[in-house]
Amino acid sequence: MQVTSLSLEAFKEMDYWAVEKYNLSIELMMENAGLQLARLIAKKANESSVITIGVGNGNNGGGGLVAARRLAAWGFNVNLDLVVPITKDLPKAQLERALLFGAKEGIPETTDIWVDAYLGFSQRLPLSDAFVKSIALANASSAFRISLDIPVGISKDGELLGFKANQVMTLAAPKTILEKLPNEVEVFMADLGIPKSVYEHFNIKMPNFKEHQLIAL
Ligand SMILES: NC(=O)C1=CN([C@@H]2O[C@H](COP(=O)(O)OP(=O)(O)OC[C@H]3O[C@@H](n4cnc5c(N)ncnc54)[C@H](O)[C@@H]3O)[C@@H](O)[C@H]2O)[C@@H](O)CC1
Ligand SMILES: [K+]
Repeated sequence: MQVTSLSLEAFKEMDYWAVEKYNLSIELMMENAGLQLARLIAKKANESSVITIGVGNGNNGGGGLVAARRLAAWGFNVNLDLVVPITKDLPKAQLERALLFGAKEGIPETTDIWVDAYLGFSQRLPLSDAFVKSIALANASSAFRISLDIPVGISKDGELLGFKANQVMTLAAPKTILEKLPNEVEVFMADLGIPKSVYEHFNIKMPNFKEHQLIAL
């Protein structure tokens, strides 16, 4: 029988399989993730919106940095909260590109849309102090809050112990942990470009990405 959502472990396995079997680079999928995230953010924004994207040193941060670059390219005011030094090759390259495109380093005085690309599925709890401090600022602000993939600081039971997301844009497939989120949190799913055969192999129904690449759950 087909399953309707995946555990984070099963999703990592599916992702790994797609990368290996179809020679899909992480960078390619990160571009897809970042573009859909930028589209979701742009829907909430207007010309004068101040956008802050929180970034950690991993591929979740890398996706956020792609979104930052795309939004900056469209003319939005984009700021980067770099909580930790960005040292890994791919996120570092994405950071350099985002800065070249006009994204600015630092948390501005006021933010209208705050994006959590701090940490994704490799996060471990408890969070380090630097993350806790940034997340507290985000939660205390009046900004609309959007998480990439899974909210940073989510408990195994779907409790938002960290970033209090209003929206979550998860990647490629529904995740079981997100079913436990409070009802008021809107969840979207974005196409990473993983083929149908991978979904079939993992016994999960492929979302209707043929029609839309960004789907509200
Ligand atoms: N195919 C893929 O794997 C893709 C993954 N993407 C994104 O990549 C994410 C996973 O990326 P990564 O595995 O690089 O990891 P994350 O970006 O989730 O985390 C980065 C690193 O942070 C560190 N960390 C974990 N817990 C911490 C804590 N409590 N305090 C401080 N540092 C901590 C770990 O060293 C971890 O490797 C996904 O959630 C998704 O958003 C997308 O960018 C596109 C493609
Ligand atoms: K996140």
